[in-house]
Amino acid sequence: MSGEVQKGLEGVVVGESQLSYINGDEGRLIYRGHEIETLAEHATYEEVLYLLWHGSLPTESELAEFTATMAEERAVDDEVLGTLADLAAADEAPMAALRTAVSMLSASDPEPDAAPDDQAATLRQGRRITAKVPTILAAYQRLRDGEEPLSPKEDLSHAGNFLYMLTGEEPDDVAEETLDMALILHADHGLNASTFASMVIASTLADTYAAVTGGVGALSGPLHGGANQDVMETLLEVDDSSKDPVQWVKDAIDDGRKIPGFGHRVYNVKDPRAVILEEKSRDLGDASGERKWYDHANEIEQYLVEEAGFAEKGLAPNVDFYSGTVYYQLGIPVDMFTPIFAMSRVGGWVAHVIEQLGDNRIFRPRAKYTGAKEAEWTPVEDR
Ligand SMILES: CC(=O)SCCNC(=O)CCNC(=O)[C@H](O)C(C)(C)COP(=O)(O)OP(=O)(O)OC[C@H]1O[C@@H](n2cnc3c(N)ncnc32)[C@H](O)[C@@H]1OP(=O)(O)O
Ligand SMILES: O=C([O-])CC(=O)C(=O)O
Repeated sequence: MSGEVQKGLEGVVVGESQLSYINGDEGRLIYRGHEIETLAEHATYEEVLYLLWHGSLPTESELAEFTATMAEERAVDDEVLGTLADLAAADEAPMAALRTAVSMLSASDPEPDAAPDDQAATLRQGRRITAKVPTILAAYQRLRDGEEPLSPKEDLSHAGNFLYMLTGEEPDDVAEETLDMALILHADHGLNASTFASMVIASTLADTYAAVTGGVGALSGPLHGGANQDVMETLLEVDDSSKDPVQWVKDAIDDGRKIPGFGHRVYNVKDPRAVILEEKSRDLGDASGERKWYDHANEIEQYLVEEAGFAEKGLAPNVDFYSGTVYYQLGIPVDMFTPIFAMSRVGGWVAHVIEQLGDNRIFRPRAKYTGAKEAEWTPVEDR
C-alpha cells in the first residue's frame, strides 16, 4: 500500500459506477450513455431520474406511472411544516432548513423497518425524499415571506409544481422548461463531494435519510454547490460598484480573491453544463430586454480565460457560473439557488447510494500520522 498522501483524494478511484461519465479534457458529460446536451434538449427531469434509478430510459407507460407515483408523494407532514416555520422565524439559511427537514422525514417513513442494505426499499425512500424536497423548499420560502405554504398539485411536473408552490401561480412554459432543464443538468456528476459524502454514510449501512441529509450538508459549502449563490452575489456586487466588470475582476484578483464559479477538480475546460446554461441565460436576457446579468458574467469569463491566463491554468467556468443568472432571471431569491441544486442532485445521491449498496464495502481511508509518537503523561494538576 502506497503511503503517498492524495490531498483531497485527487485522482483516487474508489469504485465502479455506471451512472455518469465525465471527460474533463473534452468537456463531456453523459448519464448512462446519454449526452447531457441531448438530455437537456429532449428529456424531462422525471425521465432522467428514471434513467439514473432504473438503468434505462422509461417507456411512455413507465414514465407516466413513475411521474404519477412521485407526484402523489409530494406532500409533507404538518410537523415538518411546523419546524420549517420555526426555522424561518429564526432566519435559518434555506440549505440548513432543508438539511433539518430532510432529516425529519424519516419520522414519517412508511417503511421504518426496511433493512439498510435493501436496495428496493432504499429506492422507494429516495423517491419519497426527492418528491418532497421541492415542497419543503417552496414552503420555507413562503414562510420566510410571511405566507402560508401551498399544497402541491399532482397534475404539474416536478419543476412546474415547485414554481407553482413557490409563487402561487402556475408557471409559463419558458419558466417551467428552463427550471426542468436546470434540474436535468444538475442531477448527477460522478463522485463529487456531496455524492461521495452520501456514499460514505450509506457504506456504514446508515439509512437513506442519513445519507441524503449528509449530501445536503456537503453541497451547501461555497467550494461546491454554494458557489452558485456566490456567483450571483458577486455579479450584484459588480453591478453596485462604479466599475465595469473587467476592472472589478482585475481588482478582485489583485486582492487575492478566488472567483466563484471558476475551476473544477475534473474539468480543465469549460463545463458542458455551463455552455448550456450560458445560452439559456443569454436567451432569457434577450427575451426580457435586460441582458446585464449575462453580459456581466460573460465579460468576466472572456477576461479571465483570454487575458488573465486562466485557460493556461485549466481554470474555466463550472456549472455554477451561469446557473445563478438563469435562476435570478426567473425571479428566484438568491439564497434559494443552492437549494435548487439540492432539489436536483438528491436524485444523483439516491442513485449512487443504491449503487453503493449493490456492492458495499465500508469506506475507510487512512491519514499519514504526523503527530508525536512518544508524549510524556503529566497529571492535570502539574500541567
Ligand atoms: C458544483 C461544483 O461543485 S463546481 C465547483 C464550485 N466551486 C467554485 O466555483 C468555487 C471556486 N473554485 C474553487 O474553489 C476550486 O476551483 C474547486 C474547489 C472547484 C476545485 O478545487 P481543487 O481541485 O482543489 O483546485 P485548487 O483549489 O487546488 O486550485 C488549483 C489552482 O487554481 C487556483 N484556482 C482554483 N479555482 C480558482 C478560482 N475560482 N479563482 C481563482 N483561482 C482559482 C487555485 O488558487 C490554485 O492555484 P495555485 O496552484 O497557484 O495554488
Ligand atoms: O463534480 C464536482 O466535483 C462538482 C460538480 O461539478 C458537481 O457536483 O456537479
